[in-house]
Amino acid sequence: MTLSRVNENGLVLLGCGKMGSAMLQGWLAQGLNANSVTVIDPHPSQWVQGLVQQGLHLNEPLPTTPAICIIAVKPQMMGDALPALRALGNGTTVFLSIAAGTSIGAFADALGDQSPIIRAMPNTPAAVGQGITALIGNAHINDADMQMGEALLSAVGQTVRLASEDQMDAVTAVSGSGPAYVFHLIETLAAAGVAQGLPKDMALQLAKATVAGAGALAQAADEDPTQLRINVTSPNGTTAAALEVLMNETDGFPALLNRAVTAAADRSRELGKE
Ligand SMILES: NC(=O)c1ccc[n+]([C@@H]2O[C@H](COP(=O)([O-])OP(=O)(O)OC[C@H]3O[C@@H](n4cnc5c(N)ncnc54)[C@H](OP(=O)(O)O)[C@@H]3O)[C@@H](O)[C@H]2O)c1
Ligand code: PRO
Repeated sequence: MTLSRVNENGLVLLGCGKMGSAMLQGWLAQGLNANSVTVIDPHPSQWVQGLVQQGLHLNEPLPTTPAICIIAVKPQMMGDALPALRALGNGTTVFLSIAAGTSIGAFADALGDQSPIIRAMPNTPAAVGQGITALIGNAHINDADMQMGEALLSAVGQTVRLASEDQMDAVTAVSGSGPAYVFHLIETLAAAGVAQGLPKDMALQLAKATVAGAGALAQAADEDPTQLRINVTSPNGTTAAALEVLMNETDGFPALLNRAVTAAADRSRELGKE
């Protein structure tokens, strides 16, 4: 990937918690120079503090015109955090926010209405290079800016471009929050295995490997997930017995997941108004 503009002009990372760290780890592995990075975070982790030895700038004054400034603080912290970035607004520095809910319009209000701004929604599998990020830019983002944002995000997984910012609430509810649903599936599948008499460690190993393997197969196979499900299901067999419960129209997976995703999308819309 092309990181030359970022290496030459610098990257500012505001907020280096779970998502900020996951992405920074991926970028450094892909050739971003630590001495091109300025991290602003009031309580940096041991890992980030360790990167100072490699030249990373931690809580130092901002460079004058960094190529890109990544905003990775909680939506509720924006009011406190954004004033520190105002000097970079209305110029060539691209702002890239990964915050749930906060709109491009809110960033333009805080940073300057001529600022190039990308809004993105990654997810935590970025920590192992298997994330997926949806992104969209405002009218001040040119092709080169978008390619730079996309190059950074594709260092930690797949990327998709959105046609409209409205889609971001649904993306947040499906892939942003989605890893938590899958981790809960692992937890509950393992617990159900324990209830059927398996030792806890073995049940967790079986559940993790099943979810990881099914995910890998869903990505690699030519068949769609419906066909892959059918491939597991012998007529009148064990899977059919389980799917009769899970695919129940009133209280099965479809109704349950639809309610969960709707709640997440609604919360994303609310965060945009807070
Ligand atoms: N986690 C996810 O799965 C995920 C996925 C997609 C998008 N996001 C978005 O990513 C953003 C960060 O989420 P996260 O889960 O990484 O949260 P997090 O772990 O809490 O990270 C946020 C970091 O920002 C720091 N911070 C607080 N105030 C700051 C300020 N004024 N200036 C600079 N840094 C400040 C926090 O420090 P303290 O801890 O000391 O307050 C923390 O280290 C959120 O907007 C969230 O919507 C998260
Ligand atoms: N984590 C953030 C939240 O729970 C945004 C998507 C995943 O709000």
